[in-house]
Amino acid sequence: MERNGTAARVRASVAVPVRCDGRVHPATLTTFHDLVDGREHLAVLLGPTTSSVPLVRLHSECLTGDVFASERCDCGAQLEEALARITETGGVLLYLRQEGRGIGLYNKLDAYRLQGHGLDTYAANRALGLDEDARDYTAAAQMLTALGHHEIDLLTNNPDKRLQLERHGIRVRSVLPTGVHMTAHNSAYLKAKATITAHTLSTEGPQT
Ligand SMILES: Nc1nc2c(ncn2[C@@H]2O[C@H](COP(=O)(O)OP(=O)(O)OP(=O)(O)O)[C@@H](O)[C@H]2O)c(=O)[nH]1
Ligand SMILES: [Zn+2]
Repeated sequence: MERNGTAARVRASVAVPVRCDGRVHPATLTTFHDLVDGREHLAVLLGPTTSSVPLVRLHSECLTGDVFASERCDCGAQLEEALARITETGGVLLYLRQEGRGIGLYNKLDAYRLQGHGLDTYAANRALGLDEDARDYTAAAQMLTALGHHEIDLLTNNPDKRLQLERHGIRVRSVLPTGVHMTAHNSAYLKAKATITAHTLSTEGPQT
């Protein structure tokens, strides 16, 4: 697949039951050869396979939110929401090893400390000499192509995900917003996403 630089291949798939919305659902975990960044990204295939256009979520790893249910961000709630919606509709969650928007866990925690001194989430990255958002979705496009998905519906509020996927030859039929998962601890973070990086989330409107 030239437009993605290199072609990736499915390495292996394994069936795993996952708990979601209080019930257990069958899922398939798929691994890959030759992903462009050499990271161990994972595809989680869920729900019915009847639709030719799958619902896809690109989820960037967030150890604090995904595993420890940190309320500093919306990642844990978004992960749960995405798994539930994909289970219903049929599609794929790509679990991308892009902790801290690609700067890594330790750097993210350093950025949190700076945010404690008044910097927003993007300024804190810059103050550390790092990109505001270091994520590249080439590997995600490679994974979708290896799975045979050239056209998708994309679950996101982040316009950069659509742009990057389309640049790599994935047709995005529609973009579906995620819910707004606001807590007492993440409102400044969500507002920064909406105002600084044009995430299409309304921090005034209905919240979930
Ligand atoms: N550097 C940094 N990364 C963060 C911070 N809070 C969350 N993250 C990371 O941000 C990533 C999630 O990105 P978000 O900006 O929440 O959302 P998004 O993926 O851009 O957009 P959506 O698809 O709409 O969810 C995960 O990798 C988190 O670890 C922070 O304060 N600093
Ligand atoms: Zn998070």
